[in-house]
Amino acid sequence: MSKPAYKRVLLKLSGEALMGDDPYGINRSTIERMVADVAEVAQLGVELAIVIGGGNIFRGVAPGAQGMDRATADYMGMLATVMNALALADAMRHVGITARVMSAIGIEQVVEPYVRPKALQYLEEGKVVVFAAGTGNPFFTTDTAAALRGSEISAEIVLKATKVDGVYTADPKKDPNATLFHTITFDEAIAKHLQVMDATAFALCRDQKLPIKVFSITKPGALMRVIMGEDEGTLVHV
Ligand SMILES: Nc1ncnc2c1ncn2[C@@H]1O[C@H](COP(=O)(O)OP(=O)(O)O)[C@@H](O)[C@H]1O
Ligand SMILES: O=c1ccn([C@@H]2O[C@H](COP(=O)(O)OP(=O)(O)O)[C@@H](O)[C@H]2O)c(=O)[nH]1
Repeated sequence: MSKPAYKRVLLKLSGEALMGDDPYGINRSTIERMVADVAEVAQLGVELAIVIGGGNIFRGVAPGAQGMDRATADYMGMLATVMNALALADAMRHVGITARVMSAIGIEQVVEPYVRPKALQYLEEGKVVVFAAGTGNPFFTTDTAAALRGSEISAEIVLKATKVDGVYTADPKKDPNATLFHTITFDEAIAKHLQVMDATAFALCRDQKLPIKVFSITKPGALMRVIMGEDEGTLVHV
């Protein structure tokens, strides 16, 4: 059997991907399917760190957050990612994977704080590390948290698992004529204002020479193909 293309990866899971077809929240069968995909990769011996988003929960409370102070709303968003991280780690435990959740904001009774050497130790021990609470700062996104943590743990690549199957010339949900890029440079993605990831995340990965692979989380087997270095999604590179 061929070998995985990577030894250590940072997987960014969009919070909204956890909703499945529900309007918000966590869809049980969706999270179980995702965890099954993750388990397959972990069983190959690939060191796996995950940054989870919060859009699925925050979307549910967003109407009440209207007119709210931006920083306060962002802290609510970060807390939403903590809930997702706990759900994800619990679902992993059910299939026999040891996961550790580390939070960027202090919430010690619930999850341990992010301590970089500790995260590296867990990865070396073969545990899956779930980074919660994004970067710990308002005005950032979990995509930027993925770029930051990916750089900190010296991941070989950031795998952005999302609702679309790659980077398009325009948002494929809005423009039916949008076409898929096989590869694209960071500078091109930033210059073209492609919204699939925010410019802060792109710029951080560019400066750290950390490539990103954008692929679909709903497409069966896509994560495994990405891990095996097969043709899947879009590679964003320097
Ligand atoms: N040029 C583009 N190529 C691909 N997707 C794009 C592009 N522009 C905007 N998008 C949108 O970006 C989304 C992916 O971002 P993601 O972070 O997973 O979603 P969100 O954070 O909004 O939950 C897709 O749902 C897609 O509709
Ligand atoms: O470093 C961070 C990461 C996240 N957030 C907040 O948490 C929310 C959820 O994260 P995100 O939208 O990136 O999740 P996803 O779209 O992947 O579900 C964001 O809208 C922000 O309000 C933040 O303030 N700082």
